[in-house]
Amino acid sequence: MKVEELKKGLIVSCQATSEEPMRNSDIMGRFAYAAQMGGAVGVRVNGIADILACKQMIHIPIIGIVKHVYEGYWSYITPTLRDVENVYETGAEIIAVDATKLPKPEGKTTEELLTSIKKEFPDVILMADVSTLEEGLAAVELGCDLVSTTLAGYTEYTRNDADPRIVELREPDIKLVKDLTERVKVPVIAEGRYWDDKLAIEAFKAGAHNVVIGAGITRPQIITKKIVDNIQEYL
Ligand SMILES: CC(=O)N[C@H](C=O)[C@@H](O)[C@H](O)[C@H](O)COP(=O)(O)O
Repeated sequence: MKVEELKKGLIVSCQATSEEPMRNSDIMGRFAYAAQMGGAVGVRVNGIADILACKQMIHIPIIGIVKHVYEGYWSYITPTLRDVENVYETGAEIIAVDATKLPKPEGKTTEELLTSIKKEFPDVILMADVSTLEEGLAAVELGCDLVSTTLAGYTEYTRNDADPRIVELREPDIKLVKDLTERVKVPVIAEGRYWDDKLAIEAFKAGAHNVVIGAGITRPQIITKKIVDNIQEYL
């Protein structure tokens, strides 16, 4: 696949951690199938087994990641060359990696990781998960094909009052989408705390090429809790 072939539109993130009720590769495959049926242009999937299960069910592109925590390091989204290789072997069309400025396992810098990925896997479509404009600009400079706001609001320097734009962590960072689209030529993906069509529309108005929705579609316990919380005062 070529990056130009990624259609504009909705991408559904189909992920569940080991504590979640939907934790099952077959269920992730079925979420992906439902996403495709509903008109999504891609899915985002974590872990080799889940990616392979989704591959069986759909023909739209898969953004593959592995969430891998290494002791002493914050970066956990496909943070090493080995992790990239594992995702690459699944045939996922796009691979997303942590492209924040934070150090990577084995003492690598972000620049070293991104450069080595492009060297070892020249045909990979590489998506940079970032938390700030500076990180996005640096990632594109290093050859990333797509840039996503995935980690905005999650790194320690975007979580606190140092960034007054993020008033409340449950809001998506639409300003970052706008800033990135004004500065980079690659497609910008809006991801992180987009719950519904209203928020997605805001991101497209800001110039996003795609919006990724995860919890709002594939984490039913969170959707249920949100509704339960909102109706409390009327009970
Ligand atoms: C921060 C982090 O680790 N984000 C992860 C990235 O793959 C996923 O847990 C999110 O569900 C995904 O980004 C979609 O976001 P949301 O579920 O908010 O729509």
